[in-house]
Amino acid sequence: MANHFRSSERQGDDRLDSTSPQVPQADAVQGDGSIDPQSHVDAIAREEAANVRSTAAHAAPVAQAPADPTPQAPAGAEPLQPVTTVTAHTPEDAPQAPRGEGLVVSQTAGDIESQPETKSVFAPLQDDGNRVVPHTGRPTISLRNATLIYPAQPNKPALDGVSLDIYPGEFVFVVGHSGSGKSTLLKLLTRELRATSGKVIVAGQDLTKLRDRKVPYLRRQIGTVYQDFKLLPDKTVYENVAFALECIGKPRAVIKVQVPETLRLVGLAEKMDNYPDQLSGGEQQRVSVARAMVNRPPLLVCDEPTGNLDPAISLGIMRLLDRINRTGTTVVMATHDREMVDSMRRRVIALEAGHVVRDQEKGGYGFYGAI
Ligand SMILES: Nc1ncnc2c1ncn2[C@@H]1O[C@H](COP(=O)(O)OP(=O)(O)OP(=O)(O)O)[C@@H](O)[C@H]1O
Repeated sequence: MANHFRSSERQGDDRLDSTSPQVPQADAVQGDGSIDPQSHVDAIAREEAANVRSTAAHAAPVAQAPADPTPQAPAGAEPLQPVTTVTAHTPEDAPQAPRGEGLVVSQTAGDIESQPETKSVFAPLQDDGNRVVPHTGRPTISLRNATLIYPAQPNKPALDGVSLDIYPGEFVFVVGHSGSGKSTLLKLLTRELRATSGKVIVAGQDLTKLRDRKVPYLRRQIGTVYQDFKLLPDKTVYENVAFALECIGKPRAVIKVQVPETLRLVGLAEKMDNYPDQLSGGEQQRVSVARAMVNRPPLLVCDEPTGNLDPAISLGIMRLLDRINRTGTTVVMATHDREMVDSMRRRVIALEAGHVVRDQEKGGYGFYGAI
């Protein structure tokens, strides 16, 4: 895909080598772009297992490898590279990752002690330097001249003629100043909003033509994670996640298997009977990620998922989303989190006043204010 640059945007330290050929670990993606549920669970479990081993080898005694009853990572898989694990006692203690050297884990001691089985979820994120998904086959998302005009602002489109393609297994950051149109773009993908003109195709369906009664079926294909978690306060962790499956009519037997499995993957198996107000912000966001992924959707749409979290906890959430992405789930995330974008070096789409002004593989954040 062509990169779009406008002279108005400063590139800063975004420029980098993007020559390494890449293959995503997307062994759970099926021919039609959907996720095979069992492969998806297996793939995350394999990622977990591979990472437990690498973390244990380099961070003992914080993380001990099991005797190795674990399955081997599949051919072509990308077990995470070992990096230094740092344990911080408060988020303030957490060391900052030096620019350009990837992220250093900064996890509170309390979290590690209370969640011993989940260390692999919080193992270091790093720029592995070679993750670019080939732009071939049918895109998961295709926008063609998509324009959205809010009735309250008829002369100022929130999105103006946006065209882009996002392919299965990509991890895409959407960045830009406040008001540039990021949330509006995400809302077009979930059909919270219908484009005023142009085409918005998600998972093969033209959402500009999709009948309202079919929208719930579309949403089964899309997990959503928001800044404010949106958990149901009177339901336990288990019930919050189970509710997502109940709403789409999953049998109780399936729910009983899938919910604990997903909570284990996000490191909350021990807290499934807690209520949201008994959890930290990071734990609440992990519940919300569990809820988003429990149905193994092929697409995760995240609107500032770390916006309410301190840097140490944000890292855990990003770690989790990165891990989910590596099993084949396409992730599109609007964010103001400069450090994260600069560290992960995934595809970056930058918006300015409703226009795409940059579309860059392995991009950096650029120069946008948070407010
Ligand atoms: N419901 C609405 N009615 C009218 N205008 C709106 C509405 N929602 C958003 N807008 C306008 O549309 C434009 C894009 O808003 P949007 O929320 O998509 O921006 P954003 O990039 O997500 O901002 P932020 O980073 O602050 O979340 C802004 O000018 C905003 O004022």
